[in-house]
Amino acid sequence: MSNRELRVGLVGAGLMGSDHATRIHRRISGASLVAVGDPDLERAERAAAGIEGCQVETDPLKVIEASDVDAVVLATPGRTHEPLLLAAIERGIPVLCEKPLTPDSKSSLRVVEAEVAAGRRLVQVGFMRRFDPEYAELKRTLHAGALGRPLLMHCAHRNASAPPGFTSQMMIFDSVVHEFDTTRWLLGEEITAVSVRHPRSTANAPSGMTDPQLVTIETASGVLVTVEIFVNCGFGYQVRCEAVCEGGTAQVGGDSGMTTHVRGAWGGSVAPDFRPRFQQAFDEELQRWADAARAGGIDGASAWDGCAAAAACEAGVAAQTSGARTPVQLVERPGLYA
Ligand SMILES: NC(=O)c1ccc[n+]([C@@H]2O[C@H](COP(=O)([O-])OP(=O)(O)OC[C@H]3O[C@@H](n4cnc5c(N)ncnc54)[C@H](O)[C@@H]3O)[C@@H](O)[C@H]2O)c1
Ligand SMILES: O[C@H]1[C@H](O)[C@@H](O)[C@H](O)[C@@H](O)[C@H]1O
Repeated sequence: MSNRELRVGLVGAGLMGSDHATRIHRRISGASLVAVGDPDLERAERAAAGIEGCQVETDPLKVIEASDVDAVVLATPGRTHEPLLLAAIERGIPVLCEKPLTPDSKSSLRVVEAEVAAGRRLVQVGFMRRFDPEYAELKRTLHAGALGRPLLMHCAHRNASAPPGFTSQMMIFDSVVHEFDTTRWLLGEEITAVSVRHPRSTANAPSGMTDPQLVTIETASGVLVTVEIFVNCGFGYQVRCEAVCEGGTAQVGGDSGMTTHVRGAWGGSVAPDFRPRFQQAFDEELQRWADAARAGGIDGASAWDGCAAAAACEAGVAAQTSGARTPVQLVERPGLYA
């Protein structure tokens, strides 16, 4: 397999899936898109348009089970991931699953158990910040040790507006799930407890949602991480993280790029959403996943990482309503992920 192109099937052709379709077809090497599955036929057809020989299905299982599909990219909503992941594991093919692995820890654990039973890592979770050059540099800097031990991290995660149907719980398991993963990945330790506080809400929040929310994450060694999650901030997409260490600080996600001076004002621009902000990270993620899949492995967050993030999300969702500091319940890490 390592000498020939990876034949990829895409399941879910919405915002993220169609972006990945273009990426597989045009921006990465060693892989081609051979099938797209979405219950919405028009979306599937649009994603496959112009790609010679790319078949279109309305039944996602037909893509996962197609004999000419070597690997799958899963870009359906998180609540639909479990059965699709289990089907890919059953068939023994690699799958890049968009975050979250699943929205709750019980279903995430079932995915981990299926992979453990299969005896090999097939699932990679699409935590793309791990491939962002700024985040990668922050990780290298923290691990090099010149700043001393990390004590605190301050994160801001802002979206211009939440899509219809987005709930308060999704602010945790669909959005803050990124900070749960980056915390574990940057610091190399588990999350032990989560608290959530609610400041005065923006009038732009739909009914039933208070927005923004302030999440506090505690880690095993006692680092505290604050996350402002604000999904209807109105002005654009902004993701920041500042690590405060014994000997200094390091920050990523600040304003950079071109600034202009025009009509008596100066300034730059803010990305409208995750696609331009993390394009380089997504490209790198897909390239490294495809290379690893051809070699029979994964190169990124594992199903275990997705499961640990889901356990933190579950504590976060409970903390949202109780107002209490909520410990994270995480099972022991299976040997497959040592
Ligand atoms: N990494 C990131 O920054 C990032 C950004 C956006 C979305 N995502 C993730 O990507 C996934 C998709 O999000 P989106 O914004 O593209 O959603 P979307 O609603 O735009 O698209 C989802 C698509 O999945 C299809 N679908 C629904 N159920 C299905 C099923 N059972 N089988 C096959 N297709 C099904 C829908 O018809 C739709 O076309 C989610 O897991 C989301 O969290 C990740
Ligand atoms: O699915 C999206 C995506 O993961 C974005 O990166 C995040 O900023 C949004 O909050 C989330 O809803």
